[in-house]
Amino acid sequence: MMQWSNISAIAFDLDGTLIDSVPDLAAATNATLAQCQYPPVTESLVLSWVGNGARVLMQRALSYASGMAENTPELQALLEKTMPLFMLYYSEHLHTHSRLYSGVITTLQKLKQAGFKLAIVTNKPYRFTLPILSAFGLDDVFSEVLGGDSLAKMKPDPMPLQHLLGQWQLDESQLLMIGDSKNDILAAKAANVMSIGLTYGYNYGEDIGLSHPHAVCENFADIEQYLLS
Ligand SMILES: O=C(O)COP(=O)(O)O
Ligand SMILES: [Mg+2]
Repeated sequence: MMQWSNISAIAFDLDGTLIDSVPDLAAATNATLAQCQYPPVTESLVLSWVGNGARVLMQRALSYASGMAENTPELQALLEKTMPLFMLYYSEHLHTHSRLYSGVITTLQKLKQAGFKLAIVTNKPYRFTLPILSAFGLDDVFSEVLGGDSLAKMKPDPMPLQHLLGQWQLDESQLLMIGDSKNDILAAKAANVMSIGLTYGYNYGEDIGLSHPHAVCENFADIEQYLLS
């Protein structure tokens, strides 16, 4: 039975949930576009492209800048050539302009203190995830960290959540996914676990409520009402 009191472990999305990372993702995108002689794009456009990992972000950016459709061989060839530039630039500027959303540290600490097992399940490449967590003082908070390339499939596939269920020997009713994107809610539904959608992050400009999570919160601290009482 799905109820809040059963929850003993929580999987958190990273981008748009714990940290506002779009300023650094936009800088890396624009540095890469500049190398191809394309003009820069706005942060709000980049925001609308985030959610399916670094490669899909650059695929969307290159398609926009070049006018080529995403699935053409020409665009794929350009993507192959430019991805290393994006990865290098971003790896060197992971947290120059990014910031934690308000309430994140305090609420995470309360949840950890209350005994919840906490994990990161992000579509961001794994190699970027640990340094970012560390830069924001979050390295001791999570006992599992899964990146978009940690397993064969990323969200919205249920694989990362199913991996956690197996790793922690949990029943589906014990795990909660919290995120800002429909990919988080779709992954939770496919894994048959509960979910909370946050309204302040990146969801392709769509209302997260349309994905029907079990609850919708406007602030990170608002998740406490379901978990701590
Ligand atoms: O990197 C992305 O595209 C999204 O990352 P997230 O899964 O942490 O929101
Ligand atoms: Mg997100």
